[in-house]
Amino acid sequence: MTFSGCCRRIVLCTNVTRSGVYLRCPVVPVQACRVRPLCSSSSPVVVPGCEDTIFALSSGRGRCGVAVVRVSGAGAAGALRALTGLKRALIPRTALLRSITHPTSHELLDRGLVLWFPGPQSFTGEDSAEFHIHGGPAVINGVLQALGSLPGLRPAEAGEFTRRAFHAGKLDLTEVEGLGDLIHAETEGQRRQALRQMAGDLSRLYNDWSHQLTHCLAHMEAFIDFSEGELIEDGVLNQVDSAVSKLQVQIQKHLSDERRGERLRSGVQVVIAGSTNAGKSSLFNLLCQRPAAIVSPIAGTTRDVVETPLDIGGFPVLLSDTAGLRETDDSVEREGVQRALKRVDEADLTLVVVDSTQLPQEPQMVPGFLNHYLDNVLPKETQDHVQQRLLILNKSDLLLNEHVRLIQRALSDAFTVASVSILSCSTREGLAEFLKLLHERVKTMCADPLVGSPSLTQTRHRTNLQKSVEALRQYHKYRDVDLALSAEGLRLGLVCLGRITGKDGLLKEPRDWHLAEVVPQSVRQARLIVAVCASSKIDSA
Ligand SMILES: Nc1nc2c(ncn2[C@@H]2O[C@H](COP(=O)(O)OP(=O)(O)OP(=O)(O)O)[C@@H](O)[C@H]2O)c(=O)[nH]1
Ligand SMILES: [K+]
Ligand SMILES: [Mg+2]
Repeated sequence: MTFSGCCRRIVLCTNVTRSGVYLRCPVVPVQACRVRPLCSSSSPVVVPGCEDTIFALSSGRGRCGVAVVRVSGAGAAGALRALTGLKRALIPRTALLRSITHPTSHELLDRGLVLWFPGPQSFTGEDSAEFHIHGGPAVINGVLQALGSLPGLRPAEAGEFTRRAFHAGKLDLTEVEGLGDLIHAETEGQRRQALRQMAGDLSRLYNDWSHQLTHCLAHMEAFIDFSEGELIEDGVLNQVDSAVSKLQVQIQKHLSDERRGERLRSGVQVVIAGSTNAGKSSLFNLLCQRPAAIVSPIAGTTRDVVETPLDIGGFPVLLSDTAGLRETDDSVEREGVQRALKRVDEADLTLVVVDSTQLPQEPQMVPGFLNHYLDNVLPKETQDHVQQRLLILNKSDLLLNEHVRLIQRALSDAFTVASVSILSCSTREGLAEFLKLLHERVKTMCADPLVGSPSLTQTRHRTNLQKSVEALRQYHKYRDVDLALSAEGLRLGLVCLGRITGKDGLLKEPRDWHLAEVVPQSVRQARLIVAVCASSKIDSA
């Protein structure tokens, strides 16, 4: 925020840099007011609690051609020299082929590539080294033991390298999550979404909203403190009103994505359900291309829920086969039916399988029969949600072609083409059309990671965004009643946004009174900064 003009009237304009808002007073030289970026120094970042030098096998366990052991911390250079005998200056980011030996016994452990990444230009921001060694268990253990024998070095805890990168400001929370998702991505869609999040697309969006809210809060605070002396330009609060409303609309739009980003991240829950012997397990096996579930002519074969992850055209699906739905005296089967109904309740998409040979002979009776069938399978609330179900008329090989045609004609009035599939699990007839329908359906349920603004991918994001919107409502609620409470709504909204990227709780104290790095921590602090800036200006003037 810049205070300019004569001392009687303060013109507000807010300057927000990548590292935060700062307040500039015209009487203080501009240089003195600049915000220094958080990571501007050329020395490695050492965060309190991260003083130890840590090491770990960074590639997966098990025999492999090459394994990567990473070292991070102040002792990384010493460790590199101790194991390789290097005396000359280390060349950054250049692979060197060296013999790797135990630092005390001098026994040769392996011959491999070593790399040196001086901080802060490393993943963790600290001095780091990498040993690219042969991936046998004995070689790996030998190198890990050798590193552990050096003073000040210890094995890293799970996720500690990433935690250090986070503390050093190399990655924010959403980027850390993106990195985790990228490592676990199994489909093309998941990879694209994770890469986008890791590259900071989501944090840029949330940071932009945080900056807008910071502007609003700063204006609001200045208004609270200076409006009485008419030191504030007119219409400041109206500007805040419209900015907050705009922001609310943007966040709400981002939230109403029908969980598409979350689905792409964790997989679309697709459940196969229907009467006993409809061919549910046959369809399940056909989709996962292996005999994962038992198929038999005995009704009530499947009892437990059988699950398998699938990749449907680049989109992740968690497919479940369930017990056939029927009234039964068998307590075990009854439990199976309960579990099946619960799964259908939680499903994103239910594949309702029907045995075509059970359909009424008169084609015009078929739609009524199927509607009744759907009522029995699907929970009441979802019966109208056509997007959440797909009807599959199985065993079409047992029907005459003429009968199939009549059924199709009868269905065309009652059901959309995209909601019914006629197929045979035995002959695979109709499978290609069904897969196309399924792919289309799964695709619309997942976010397209290449198009539009990034999607939120975790419940954590959703919860904090909802709280943020709720807090902005508080702003409007108290706007004409109590400005301090209204401003508190803005501050809360800001805190909730900050929690998503992890900036809240890491907010820094201002380095001097003309400079508030990142976001003011509270209304009090914001007031204080505004007050101090204004007083220093007025005093000097
Ligand atoms: N002719 C024909 N038979 C099929 C087809 N699909 C399944 N079947 C047979 O129908 C019987 C029941 O199949 P399942 O896959 O076990 O049926 P289900 O719905 O899982 O049965 P439950 O688990 O008992 O509820 C088996 O004998 C299958 O071989 C099909 O498309 N055509
Ligand atoms: K069966
Ligand atoms: Mg079955």
